[in-house]
Amino acid sequence: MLENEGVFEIQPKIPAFFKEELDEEQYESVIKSNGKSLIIAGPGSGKTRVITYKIAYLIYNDIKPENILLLTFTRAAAKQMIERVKNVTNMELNGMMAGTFHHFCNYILRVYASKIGFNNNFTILDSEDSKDLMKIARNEYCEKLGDYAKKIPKENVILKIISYSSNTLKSLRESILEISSFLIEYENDIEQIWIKYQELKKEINAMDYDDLLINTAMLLKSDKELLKYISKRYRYVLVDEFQDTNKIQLEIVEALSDYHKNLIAVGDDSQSIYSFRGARFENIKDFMDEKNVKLFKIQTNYRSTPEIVNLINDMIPTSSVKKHLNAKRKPYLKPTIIETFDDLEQSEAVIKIIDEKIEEGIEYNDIAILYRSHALSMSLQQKLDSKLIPYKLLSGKRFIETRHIKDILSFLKILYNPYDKISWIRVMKLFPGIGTKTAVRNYESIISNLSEGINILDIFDKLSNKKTKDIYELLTKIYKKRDDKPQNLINEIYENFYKEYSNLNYKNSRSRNMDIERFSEISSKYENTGKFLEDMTLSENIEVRPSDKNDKKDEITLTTVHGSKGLEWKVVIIISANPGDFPNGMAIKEKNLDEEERLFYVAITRAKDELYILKQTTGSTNPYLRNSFVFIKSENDFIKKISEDKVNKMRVGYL
Ligand SMILES: Nc1ncnc2c1ncn2[C@@H]1O[C@H](COP(=O)(O)OP(=O)(O)OP(=O)(O)O)[C@@H](O)[C@H]1O
Repeated sequence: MLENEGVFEIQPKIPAFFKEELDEEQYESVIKSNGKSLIIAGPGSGKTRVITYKIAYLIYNDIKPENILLLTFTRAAAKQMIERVKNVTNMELNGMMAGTFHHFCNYILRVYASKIGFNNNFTILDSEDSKDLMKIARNEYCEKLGDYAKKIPKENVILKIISYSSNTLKSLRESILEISSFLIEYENDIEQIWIKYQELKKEINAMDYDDLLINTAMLLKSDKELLKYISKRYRYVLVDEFQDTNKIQLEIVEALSDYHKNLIAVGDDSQSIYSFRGARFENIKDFMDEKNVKLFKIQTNYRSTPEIVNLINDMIPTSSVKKHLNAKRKPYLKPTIIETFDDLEQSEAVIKIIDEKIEEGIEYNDIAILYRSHALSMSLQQKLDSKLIPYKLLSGKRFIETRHIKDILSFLKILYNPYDKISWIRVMKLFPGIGTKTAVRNYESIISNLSEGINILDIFDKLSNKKTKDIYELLTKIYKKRDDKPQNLINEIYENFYKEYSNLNYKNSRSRNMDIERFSEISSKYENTGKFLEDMTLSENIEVRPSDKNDKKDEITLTTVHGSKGLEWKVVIIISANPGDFPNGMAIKEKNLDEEERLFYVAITRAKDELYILKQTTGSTNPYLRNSFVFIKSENDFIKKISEDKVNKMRVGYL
């Protein structure tokens, strides 16, 4: 197949079933998008279907899978799309690159890290590790500053600022002014600590999540040969959830499509909800304004009832690209707004809805409760507990960031990258009588011995004394097996040490031990520790339920709106839609309501059949803790913006 700047020169091959499977707008976007194209997809309009068919279309037109790059927001989304393409085309997609930006960047850096002063076996720091390392950087900087040091922002605050700066490509000064202006007097301190943090990462051969993006962008920018080589490979670059990309990600995709100039971005500007992480919803608008960009819109909503779609059209965020969704489904029920006095009554009302739905034959799995922040769900959680209603929290701590799993991972990390200071310290401190000081001293001895070329087993032997004997004995045992499958290593660590440690140290050791056993089971799919570590650190969420019990538990989902992105349920219940709760009080104060509108939009668009929105007449979930008066009087009540005819209204409780 000949190609000239993305346009097929001879008649493209289009399988007949494309016309049956796609609506007109979807069909146009699949067939005609090439060169630089932007597909604006309304909620529930079949974004996944369009990307799937676009890839299938490319394959049918003889573009090889290895010449296509698909970047998605989560790993699960990439997997799902690949599976669907396989189903549509009946072909294997060997060699096709599909994953998140972080995955892709990791893939590049594993080959080219040495060009920027790292070894290819660098460790990826997860957010907890980054915090630990930043703490070390901060302590080193603060050492001689006396009392002043106490005032310097803590490690997590510094991390938030520098991460914002990295992702938005804004200067440190600008970043502080935008997200924490009251800290501007510490600009120099933050800068110095940042420099230290960078040095430490180099020393221990580690990169944090942001580095994966920044270093890749830097590589592509600074090495023209490499840029040509890599971008020549990707004849088509497809980006999903384009509204949540940030400046650096935009730079990366522009670079990757530099050679063939086929960049196809799909997204919904109205659903951009990650500005706090540097996402630029303007990426869509800027892209639209570029010359020669083809624009497509898909606006038929297949997910929700016409009554819900009516409400969605009413609530399109103010600063969105113009759009109007068309409903496809049969009429059903209008969304319901329920007013209660306070959050206790709210919980009662939610339980009542749930009971009714279960009575009607709906499963718990089909029900979700959404809120702006986790704290708003606390009293409801208690109520669900007391009524024995099964539920799961979606946006809790990541499995691999729980203490016990991180401990096990740290053992593996030091086997893989012996310079990984954070993991060394973590491992050593698990042993009785070892504190940070001893751990650091041991780490330093190990590193200096390594630099003299001494074999690591001899180093363990040399450093072993009364206090550290147990550590080095265990490390020797597992080091000798370091080329085994990661599962063998995990079992070794668990059986020889961690099981006992867990039993002695955790109240809930039983469930933690089960987690570790599950973790070992997950690792059984891997032959190689390096690959296993990469996948674990880069996966958003790991299903921790044992795979042999393939009983999908029937339980309600509780999640923040952020956690609900891309998901859908038959019944969606949004709680605490009060000014101050949702929209969030801080956003009201800072007059930063655009993103709150988009969050509300994401929330209502998750519902397929029934939508309930609850609010309190007191104006805020907890009327006694907040100055609700200000909020009631404010203009920031989402409910007030909804036209009366679009919803049913109810008041329940003692009103
Ligand atoms: N042409 C079509 N005909 C019938 N059903 C369709 C069509 N296109 C999409 N759908 C269905 O619409 C539903 C929503 O599609 P999808 O999950 O891809 O939405 P989305 O655009 O990713 O939504 P969001 O951005 O809101 O998460 C799916 O169940 C999908 O099968």
